[in-house]
Amino acid sequence: MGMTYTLVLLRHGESEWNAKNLFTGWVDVPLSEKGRGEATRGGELLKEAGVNPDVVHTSLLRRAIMTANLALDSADRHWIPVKRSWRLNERHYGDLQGKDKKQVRDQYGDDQFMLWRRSYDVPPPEIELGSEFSQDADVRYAGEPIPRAEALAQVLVRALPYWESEIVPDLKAGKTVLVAAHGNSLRAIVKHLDGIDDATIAGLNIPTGIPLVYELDEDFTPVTPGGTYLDPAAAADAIAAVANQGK
Ligand SMILES: O=C(O)[C@@H](CO)OP(=O)(O)O
Repeated sequence: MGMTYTLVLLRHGESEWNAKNLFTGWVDVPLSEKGRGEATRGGELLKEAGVNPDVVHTSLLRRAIMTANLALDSADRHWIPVKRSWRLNERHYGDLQGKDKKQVRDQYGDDQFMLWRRSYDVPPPEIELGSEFSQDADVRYAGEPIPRAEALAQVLVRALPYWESEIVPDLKAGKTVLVAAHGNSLRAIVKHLDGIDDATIAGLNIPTGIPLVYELDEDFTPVTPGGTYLDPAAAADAIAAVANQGK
């Protein structure tokens, strides 16, 4: 086999709102103590596997930024260059941001809850500008076309230009690229890489803090479809936990 590219996707460790079962989206909540431990462990897994990132891309949210910092510190790769973009942010959860997942499920029913959480193209209701959990006045997004709610389809539309213009060139330069981001922004990248159809992507969940390594061929097709989790047993348990949230 010829040259392959190495991409590592890392969902942030558990956040305080993951622990409380609240819809988070663009709300900038910190990692929980457990989440910080997961991030550190993620870096150890990278080191043990001999996967050494040369550059890291993160969102503008502290749970992804802190996860990258902690993982790279424990991997002894804390010194590598970093690039950040709102285009890697979590899916904007609209008016659901700050709401309890179980309460929303009880109020709207299982079907609507799952459409909002996992359908490809049904966005949640839009957030009201100026409301408590809106980001419209946040200086980090000044001048950017930021959303008021997103379905996964819209995440792909805003994440793919960043993938093409910033991440692909790093991979083509032979760098091992770490992307530290979020459950739904990483689902968008995985959908693109693995060519997952709009219906099937609903069933795909990404666990917190476990590096997912993709070897990509010259055409950026995954050598192993779905990539490889560095701790497959822990990943399987954590995937089931994400799928069952709100129950
Ligand atoms: O609340 C969120 O922003 C996301 C990720 O934590 O949740 P879900 O898995 O329900 O899409």
